[in-house]
Amino acid sequence: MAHCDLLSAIDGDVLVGVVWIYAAYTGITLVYNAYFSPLSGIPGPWYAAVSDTYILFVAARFIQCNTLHSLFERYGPIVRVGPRRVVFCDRAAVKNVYCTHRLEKSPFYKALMADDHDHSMTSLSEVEHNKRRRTFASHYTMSHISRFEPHIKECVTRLVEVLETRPLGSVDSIHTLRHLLVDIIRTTVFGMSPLALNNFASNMKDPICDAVRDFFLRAVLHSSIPSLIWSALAYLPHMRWKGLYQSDNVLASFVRQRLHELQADSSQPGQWSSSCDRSTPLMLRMLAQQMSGSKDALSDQDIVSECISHLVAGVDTSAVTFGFMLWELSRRPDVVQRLRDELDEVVPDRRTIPDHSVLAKQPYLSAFLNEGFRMYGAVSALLERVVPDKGGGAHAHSFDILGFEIPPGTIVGTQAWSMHRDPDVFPSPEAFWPERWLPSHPDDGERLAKMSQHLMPFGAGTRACPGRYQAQIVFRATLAALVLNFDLSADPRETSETTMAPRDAFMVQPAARECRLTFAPRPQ
Ligand code: HEM
Repeated sequence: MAHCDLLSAIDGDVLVGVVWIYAAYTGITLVYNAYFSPLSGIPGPWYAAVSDTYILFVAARFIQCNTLHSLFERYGPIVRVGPRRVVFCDRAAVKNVYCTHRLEKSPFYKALMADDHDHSMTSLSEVEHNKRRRTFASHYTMSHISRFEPHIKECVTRLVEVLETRPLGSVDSIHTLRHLLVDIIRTTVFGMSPLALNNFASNMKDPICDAVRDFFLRAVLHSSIPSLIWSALAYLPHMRWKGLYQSDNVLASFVRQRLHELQADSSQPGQWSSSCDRSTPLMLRMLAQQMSGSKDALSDQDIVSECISHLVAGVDTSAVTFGFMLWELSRRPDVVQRLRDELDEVVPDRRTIPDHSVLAKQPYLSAFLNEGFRMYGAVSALLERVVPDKGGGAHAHSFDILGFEIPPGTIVGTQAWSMHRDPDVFPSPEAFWPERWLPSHPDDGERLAKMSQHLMPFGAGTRACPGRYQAQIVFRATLAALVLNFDLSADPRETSETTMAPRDAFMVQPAARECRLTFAPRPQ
């Protein structure tokens, strides 16, 4: 008995001791983070500096990009938002981090793995990334991607037909555009015929569109929920949840099946090895690299994960950005009129979409797109990078941002959302004003150049978006076709400032996760 009492007394003392040690350790860490860390000179809220809980809390409420933006407004162009996390909003720092030093990506990107495998976006190191990027860089050059222009125009023409023949009433413009973009990527990446817009026209669900829509949210949830709980969540009996949970599998099965079809198609291999100078879909290009024994060739599994990533990176980014632009058109008759005045000059027939070479020369159309990318470029995420050890080579000296020395291991990053809202570069940044991109007097070059240097909806440096030329072709053709053929309007009970308020999880989305608009055929 006395023995048991002694044990429980010891157990009690040990427990109290452990609690004390833990409390002391936490207290010392908090004090160190707040006052003695090499980052303590960087401005920012004290509660963000002491623990990562603050930034996690903000991210969990899907309000990270606006919250960080208000911190920039309050503290200036560099802010400490975690014990080892610093954000900045400065053009020179962007060049330094993404272009000159090309810092490695942070482990956050691993959340975006596809089919549980890496792809270019989730490859953290430069070396690993360079190898991947070489397999698709030539596919996305303007000269190669513009060979798909006839296919892109066919898809946009089909979109116009589908919208014309629908019963009048509102549609979710973002989901509608998703179908257009899936069809375009079916052609450019997979060499398949369009299908999604036909499904949309027949009111049938398109499983690829739904899976693409859910991919990013699933990725963010998957990475923040412990694996045991995540596995248990597979059994939740809720249709919408099941769709979201399985989105990665749906995409993987689709892409794997296409790979097998192409591999089984015995008429193709001869063509593959010589076809890379024509308009070759990306997957065929990758198979041709395999066949030719190229040292950069990807394995089958790597082709699958890479192609999934191009599908998800290309569809929702474009659909959401464009959806926000359409929302602006629905409430800005002055902007619609200017676009029509310009386009009517060069478009003899509204049903015929002009070539990209013609559309790219229209100043107001380009100004509109620049303004749309500025305000609504959908990748709002912090483009996180890690400050390397002071080893040898390029990083032998200490790393510096805006005069603050940043120690190795610190996560640093910027968000285009704030770069695009710097009032010194973009006066009245919350106003959608395409005219700001047009010269207002002959010596306006410096102002315009400064705005262009700050515009980074497609990221910066070696990891910047390879799909930006494709996006330019698609956006110009779609904008011209929709403005020429439809009057857009929004019912304020369905679509308003409140439903369109930005919420973000890697990508920005309207709060309602949709943008309902009416596309009424434009009177002749
Ligand atoms: C409005 C449309 C688009 C926006 C706003 C956008 C934005 C971005 C951004 C900001 C990045 C860099 C992310 C980082 O640094 O971590 C990126 C990467 C990427 N984007 Fe896009 N993108 C768009 C369209 C597309 C299209 C159409 C495609 C392809 C069909 C595409 C494919 C990719 C890929 C594969 C990457 C990863 C590149 C790499 O890591 O080497 N994107 N995109």
